[in-house]
Amino acid sequence: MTLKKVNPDLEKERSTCTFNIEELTNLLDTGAHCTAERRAVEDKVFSVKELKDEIPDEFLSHKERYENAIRKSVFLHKVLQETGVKRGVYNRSDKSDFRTTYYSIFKDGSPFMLQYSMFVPTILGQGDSEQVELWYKRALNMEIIGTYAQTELGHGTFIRGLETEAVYDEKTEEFILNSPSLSSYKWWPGGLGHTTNYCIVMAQLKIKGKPYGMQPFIVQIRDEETHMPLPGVKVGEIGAKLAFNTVNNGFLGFEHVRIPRRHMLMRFSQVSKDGKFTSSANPKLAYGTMVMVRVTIVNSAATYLSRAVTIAIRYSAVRHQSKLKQNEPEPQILDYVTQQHKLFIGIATSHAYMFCSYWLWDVYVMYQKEQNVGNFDRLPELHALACCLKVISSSDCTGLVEKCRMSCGGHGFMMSSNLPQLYGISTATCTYEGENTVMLLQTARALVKAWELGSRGRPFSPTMSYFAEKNVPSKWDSSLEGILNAFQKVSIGKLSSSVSSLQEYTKSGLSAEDAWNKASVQLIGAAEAWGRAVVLSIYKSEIERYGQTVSPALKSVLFDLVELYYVHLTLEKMGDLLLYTQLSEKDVVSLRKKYEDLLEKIRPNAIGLVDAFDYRDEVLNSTLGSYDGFAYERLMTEAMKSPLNAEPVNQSFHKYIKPLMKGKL
Ligand SMILES: CCCCCCCCCC/C=C\CCCCCCCC(=O)SCCNC(=O)CCNC(=O)[C@H](O)C(C)(C)COP(=O)(O)OP(=O)(O)OC[C@H]1O[C@@H](n2cnc3c(N)ncnc32)[C@H](O)[C@@H]1OP(=O)(O)O
Ligand SMILES: Cc1cc2nc3c(=O)[nH]c(=O)nc-3n(C[C@H](O)[C@H](O)[C@H](O)COP(=O)(O)OP(=O)(O)OC[C@H]3O[C@@H](n4cnc5c(N)ncnc54)[C@H](O)[C@@H]3O)c2cc1C
Repeated sequence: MTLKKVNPDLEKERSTCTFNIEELTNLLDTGAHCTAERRAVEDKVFSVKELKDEIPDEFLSHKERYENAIRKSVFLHKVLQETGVKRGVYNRSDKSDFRTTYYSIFKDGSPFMLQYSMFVPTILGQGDSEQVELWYKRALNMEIIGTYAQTELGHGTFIRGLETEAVYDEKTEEFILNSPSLSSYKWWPGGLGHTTNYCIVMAQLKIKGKPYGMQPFIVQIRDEETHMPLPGVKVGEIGAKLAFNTVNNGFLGFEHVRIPRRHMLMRFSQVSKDGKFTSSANPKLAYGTMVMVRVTIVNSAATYLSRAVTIAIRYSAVRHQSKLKQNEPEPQILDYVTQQHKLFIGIATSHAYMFCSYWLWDVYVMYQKEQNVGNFDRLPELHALACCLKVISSSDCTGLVEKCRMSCGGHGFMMSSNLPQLYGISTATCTYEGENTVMLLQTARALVKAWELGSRGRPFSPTMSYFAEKNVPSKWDSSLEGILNAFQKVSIGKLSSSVSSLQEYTKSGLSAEDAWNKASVQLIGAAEAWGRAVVLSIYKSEIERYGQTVSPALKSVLFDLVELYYVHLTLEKMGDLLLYTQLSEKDVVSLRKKYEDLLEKIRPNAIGLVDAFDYRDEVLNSTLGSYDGFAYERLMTEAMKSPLNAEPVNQSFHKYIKPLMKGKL
């Protein structure tokens, strides 16, 4: 099929863009040098023919898909090694550490994913210098391939309830790993099924019968030559899932497997040869990898959404359907204001979480530096921020990815659109690295504690400082500052009511735990409200900061999106605002008009805005979202790859349908 260069609809859209797309790309990439570096890596990666799929993955069997993913992971590793990309070292954004490039090669994840995302970072974060020297090098060279094995069949959320034991035997200076029950089997770790030969096992340390809490151990599970499971190791794959089907998530059980003492990662806590336990300065340091991954999820969530919204907006610009005006041709579906309502918030939300993720990453890096000199003061606030922003970014972005899919009508249901797969990998972020409700409850725990300490005169941490302000009613103000203040009032109102309920429930005789459980719906509302106030505040202040350095044309578009985000959220959360602020019906009417005006203002820049995410066709992997906009041609080309289309009549016709038709069954 010969294609014209670009669909005229997209050509027209690109001509209405009011800002410099490259300038926005550089800003989103955290610098022009990051864009250049990323593009150079992409040029290299996408020129490798072995990394292209001849048959779409969805037409392969489970086993073939796994084998194909391993083949590509190995080629990709080689290419990235040649380009000098640091694997296992996170950066401020998915794009600048090449995660997006990496994972675009796999629509459903790579079996090496956990090697890079958790195995190596845990060695770096939890190992002492000697252990880092030994294991990091081996992992980086892929001499060993590992994963992070924490979750068990019986427990994922409740880490203190994990059952896998590591019992110290001082006679042999070894730990004995044991899985005492079926529910203690590790369940879920990526790559564990048939890919990894080592893993970090989180297990309950016991010395002379005394428990010392959960600690990280580096455990060999397969022979380095034959890849056979080692004696006492029971390992396999957990089966088909909603997504991540090429990640090779696995199960793992131990029958008294011995490992050397120095295989416990000992940066924070140590066990001496004679079995003396030295505790870390803060027992939660063993949970450090989770904090780091939660921080990075905020950017991943924004990135998944930016891919989905690029596909949906490009498709909406080339798709014509129905009639707006009787005597005119069918309009582009992007001209329907309801379609703009579904999609433009996706661009704004992606920006909001991207800019927040850069800020959060910087907070994390600052904490890391302080932690290295023994200062853990920032950890409680960082933990609350990481939990809460992980939750609202993953749930908002996943909801909007699904909205993008539905906005493409029937074609969004096609696997070749890549929207179902994007939904799959996005919705997983709501569960992994701490299930979202549980993470909100962790956030609420920190908020309630801060509130109670604050009421006794203790200062609030920076993101909670507005708790100190008196919740006095003031006239509604629809400026950005006014809306931010209103959301802070909602946050104070919800937290204050939750705390009152907790106090009332305990006064009425409930235990602290029962009172907490009874008030928990309120508590997660308070946690979410704090997260909203943080995101509104950081998104606005980051754009104000960048606004001073970018061109006036770009600044204006960036602020259109900030306004859209603010007004959209105000209309969405109207109930809370009516309860806790002076918002009136008249204000709502004028905000609705403002929202409609903003959609109209953003419309000419819609394609420019998604082009600025700068996703090559190979990254989007979508029949609907390609840069040239030839969606129908691509749909047909992909349909022809269905194995059923290889022959005009399938043998099942002769075997079953014909006898049925002839009444000869
Ligand atoms: C080219 C390639 C480029 C390479 C670059 C790498 C790129 C790779 C990219 C890949 C991208 C994405 C891939 C990601 C794949 C990840 C797959 C998923 C992996 C997993 O899911 S691993 C398993 C995760 N599991 C969890 O998250 C479990 C959740 N549960 C918990 O965290 C805890 O159990 C808990 C719910 C927090 C409760 O813990 P606990 O009962 O011990 O604590 P309490 O509630 O009693 O609280 C005590 C006290 O401690 C504080 N606290 C709790 N957690 C932490 C923490 N993590 N840090 C600091 N403090 C913490 C809590 O606040 C309490 O404090 P207080 O007493 O109130 O003062
Ligand atoms: C795609 C994917 C990849 C994964 N990869 C890994 C990996 O590589 N390594 C690894 O170790 N793990 C991995 N996991 C496991 C993951 O971390 C856990 O599934 C997750 O932490 C949730 O725990 P759970 O499954 O035990 O859920 P549960 O805790 O059983 O949650 C079930 C329900 O119970 C509720 N609930 C639980 N506790 C509470 C509470 N205290 N208060 C209120 N409600 C509660 C939850 O809100 C939820 O509604 C992965 C999971 C997925 C889906």
